[in-house]
Amino acid sequence: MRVLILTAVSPEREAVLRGLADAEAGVFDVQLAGVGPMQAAINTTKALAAGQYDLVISAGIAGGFVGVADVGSVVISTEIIAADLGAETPDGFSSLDELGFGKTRVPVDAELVKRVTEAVRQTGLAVHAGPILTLSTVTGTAETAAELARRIPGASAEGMEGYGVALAAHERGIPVLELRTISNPVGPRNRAAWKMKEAFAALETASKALMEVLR
Ligand SMILES: O=C(O)c1cccc(C(=O)CC[C@H]2O[C@@H](n3cnc4c(=O)[nH]cnc43)[C@H](O)[C@@H]2O)c1
Repeated sequence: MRVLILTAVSPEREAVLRGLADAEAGVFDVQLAGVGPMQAAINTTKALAAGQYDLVISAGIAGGFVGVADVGSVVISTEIIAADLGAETPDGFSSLDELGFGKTRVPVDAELVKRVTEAVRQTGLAVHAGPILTLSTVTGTAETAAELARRIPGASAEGMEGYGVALAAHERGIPVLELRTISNPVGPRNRAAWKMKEAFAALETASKALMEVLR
């Protein structure tokens, strides 16, 4: 099996590589996607054109929805959703799907979600399986967080790359999964309080679990 893992930034990539240190050679390829859905889609497309892969994983740190995914925990995507792709209307937000222009949701194989979630749970980390949102703008208010949770039932975490990675993989018919470790709650902006160390440590441990389950 050949697995392509994409992270937004180098510290995330390094955490994943530490977790995969004992992986069999040739199974995992960990590359940088860049920050944001568009850069991630471009770089995933390039990587998929250059190599053969059986599975693509978008991995990194993320905001966790309060009451669903705590700081230091892990979220595995059941669906990867472009949460701000659409239009504002007088009646509220309309997604691209509702407008009839395309798809904002990429499905994830349920059996894969189950296997990876169980493997991560075995490490002792708290883990939750649910929809992971992709946003071009990091949520910075309680109002936006509440609106996202209302619009997308089960919303568990938000990052900035998952949908770009997922769409590129989906276009090629390659299964995709998103794995995020939580550095901060989704809500009022307090960048200084992001728990990067905890989130990178969890990313390393969760990557070790990936190695156990994807051989
Ligand atoms: O300080 C900022 O507001 C900021 C803006 C853009 C990127 C960053 C990063 O630190 C890049 C890392 C990566 O982190 C993900 N992330 C983490 N927490 C959240 C969140 O609450 N909402 C959305 N994304 C989040 C994201 O995928 C970035 O690429 C910081």
